[in-house]
This record gives sequence, structure tokens and C-alpha cells, in this order.
Amino acid sequence: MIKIGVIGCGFIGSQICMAIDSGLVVAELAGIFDFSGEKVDSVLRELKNSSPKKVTPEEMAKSCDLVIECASQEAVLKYAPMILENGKNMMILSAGAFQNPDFYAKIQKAASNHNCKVYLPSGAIAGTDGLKSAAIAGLKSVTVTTRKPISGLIGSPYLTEKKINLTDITTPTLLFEGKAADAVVAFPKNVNICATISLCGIGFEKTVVKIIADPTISDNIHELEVFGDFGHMKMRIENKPSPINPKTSYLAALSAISTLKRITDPIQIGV
Ligand SMILES: NC(=O)C1=CN([C@@H]2O[C@H](COP(=O)(O)OP(=O)(O)OC[C@H]3O[C@@H](n4cnc5c(N)ncnc54)[C@H](OP(=O)(O)O)[C@@H]3O)[C@@H](O)[C@H]2O)C=CC1
Ligand SMILES: O=C([O-])CC(=O)C(=O)O
Repeated sequence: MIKIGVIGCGFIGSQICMAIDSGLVVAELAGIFDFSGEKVDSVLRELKNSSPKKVTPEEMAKSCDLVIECASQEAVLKYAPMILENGKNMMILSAGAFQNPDFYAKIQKAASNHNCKVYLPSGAIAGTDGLKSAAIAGLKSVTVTTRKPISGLIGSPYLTEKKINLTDITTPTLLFEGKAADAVVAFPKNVNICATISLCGIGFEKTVVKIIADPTISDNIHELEVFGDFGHMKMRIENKPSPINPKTSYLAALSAISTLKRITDPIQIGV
């Protein structure tokens, strides 16, 4: 059975651990890690059938077959090269780390040299299948518009930098419009989806991102609009936020679990 290590025991990490523990994903939960010992202990208390070890990412890189990052872009930068150089596969949720082209190239080289795979789930969006197919023929434009309630945007570095006080916002307000490369740095915990879209489509420099703070909604709403030789595509998704981390949509955790099932299931269905 494939041995899994999980870095990050917040919303997505805990959902992944529970999916393995319940048998929904047939794998061994071998190791878990988080900055916070309390979050690790909280996951351990929930588990009924698994007894993962509390280990460091360095130890996971030796003892696990697949390490799942569901922590932060910093965690990807810090641990992904080392894990791949140990010949271990990875799943990465904090896809915004790939906005740095040198880092992307480093990861590509490490995975290729060590014969391992890096899986990026579609996360909190839909439409990556169509976008990837459309990109083969050439794309004219890709635009992502993200609307989040105030609670889902708190703490973003861009707000501090621009001295934007979210409590002053009483109507839907465009906070950011620019390229995906800047969006994933300005809102590192909010628009990792834009990194995934960039990688499937026309890249971080050409993908246009709009981020709207909307005090009138309770869902995380993402819209994708693509023009290209294939035609025109529109996708809109209204995501329920996680009850424990309102920045993150429930679908992001489900997508990670679905990707894990695709990796571990002997029968592959669909894309
Ligand atoms: N690809 C996609 O579509 C999506 C990606 N995401 C991204 O996935 C990641 C996980 O999301 P979620 O579970 O909701 O996040 P949470 O904040 O709920 O959990 C992340 C946990 O990882 C910890 N952590 C962060 N950095 C490190 C590190 N370097 N080493 C060890 N632990 C670390 C955090 O600690 P602390 O709180 O102390 O920082 C926290 O306990 C985030 O980066 C998020 O932005 C989320 C939604 C969609
Ligand atoms: O979960 C979401 O709605 C999107 C998100 O936070 C991200 O892409 O980082």
C-alpha cells in the first residue's frame, strides 16, 4: 500500500487524513507534520484506524512514497526540491509557488531526474480539463475573477501593503486587477487557483486576475473566461467555504482527495 505523508494539518490536510483513515482512499497514512503541534494532535485525535508518526518533511522524504503539501507556498519552496531529490512523488496545493519560473524549472528538473511525479489538483475551480485541451490550439485570453466574502480575505499581504481596511468595505469592491504572477504573491492564501489556471493555459504573465471583496455573499465565487481558436469558454463556481478556514473552499479538499484516489485506485475513470 502506498505510504502517504501530509505537510500541513489545517483544513485540507485534516480532510485528506480523514479520507485515508475512513478507507475512501486506499493508502497508509504514514506521517504528518505542521508548525503547530496542537493541529497535529487534533488530527491524531480524530483518526480511528490510522496511526501516522509525527515526522519532519525530511523524514517523510525517506519513509513515504507520496508527500502531500497542503500548508503554504513557503512550504513548497522549502520542502519540494528536497522531497523530489529523494525520489518521492508529491501533491502540491499551494500552486502559487510556481509563479517563480526558476523554481518551476527546478521542480521540473528534480522530478524528471529522479523519475517522480508532481500532482497539482484542480483545487477550488473547475474547467482545467477544457482549458488544457483548448491551450493546445492556442489561446487569446484567460481571465479569472474571484469574489470572496470579507472573512475569506483577511490577512492578505496586499491589503497591508495598500493599507486597505476590509471593515470599510460595504459594497462589492475590486481590490486587485493584474497578472496572475502578481496575484498569487499579493493573495498567497486566496488565489492558488490562478496558478493552476496559468499552468494549464497561457502562463502567469498573460493570465488576467480580478479579485473582488464582496460583503454581500457567503460563497467563494470563481469565474473563468477563455477565448481561443477552440471558441469561447465560461466557467462559474460558487464554492462553500471551509467552516474552519474561510479562505479555502470545501471543493479544494475534495479535489485533493479525488486526485489521491486517481493516484491510488487501480481502475482509472475519465480524465
Ligand atoms: N490549489 C487550490 O485550489 C487551493 C489551494 N489552497 C492552498 O492550500 C494550502 C492549504 O490550505 P488549508 O488547509 O485551507 O490551509 P490551513 O491554513 O487551514 O492549513 C495550513 C496549515 O499548514 C501550516 N503551515 C503553513 N506553512 C507551513 C510550513 N512551512 N511548515 C509546516 N506547517 C505549515 C499552517 O500553520 P499556520 O496556520 O501556523 O501558518 C496551517 O496549520 C494553503 O496554502 C492554501 O492557500 C487552498 C484552497 C484552494
Ligand atoms: O479555495 C478557494 O476558493 C481558492 C483559494 O483559496 C486558493 O486558490 O488559494
